[in-house]
Amino acid sequence: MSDVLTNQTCIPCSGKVPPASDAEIAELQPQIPDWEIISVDGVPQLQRVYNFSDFQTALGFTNQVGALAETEQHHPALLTEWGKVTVTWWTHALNGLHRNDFIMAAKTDNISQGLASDVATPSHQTN
Ligand SMILES: C[C@H](O)[C@H](O)[C@H]1CNC2=NC(N)=NC(=O)C2=N1
Repeated sequence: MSDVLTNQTCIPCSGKVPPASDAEIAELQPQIPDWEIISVDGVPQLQRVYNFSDFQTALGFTNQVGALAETEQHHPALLTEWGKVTVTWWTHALNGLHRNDFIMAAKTDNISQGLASDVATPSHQTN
């Protein structure tokens, strides 16, 4: 399905691009059901906490999300702790949410499920 969020790529955003409308958010949010919309200083943001068994695994996930961000040129806030990573997406240029944030949230979910195809495979991995 071509309109699945994980098949889409981020578009470059500037202050001239409108934020996601309420109707667009209502369409996109059900596609990332584990994400909350929070408000930080009046700026809506998508946030999810991922749990891991230790710090090293949490850090590995953080690095994969960072690599995705560089590929897409859309960047999250990442808080890495022992056994958990808090990922927050919003569009700085808009002080709000854009479809890009929903695409990145869906791709972050894929990484957590080992499904990411556009993130470099560590060279020591043989399968
Ligand atoms: C030029 C470059 O694409 C922009 O500065 C990008 C970089 N990454 C970004 N990431 C996020 N989350 N929001 C932005 O507005 C943003 N802008």
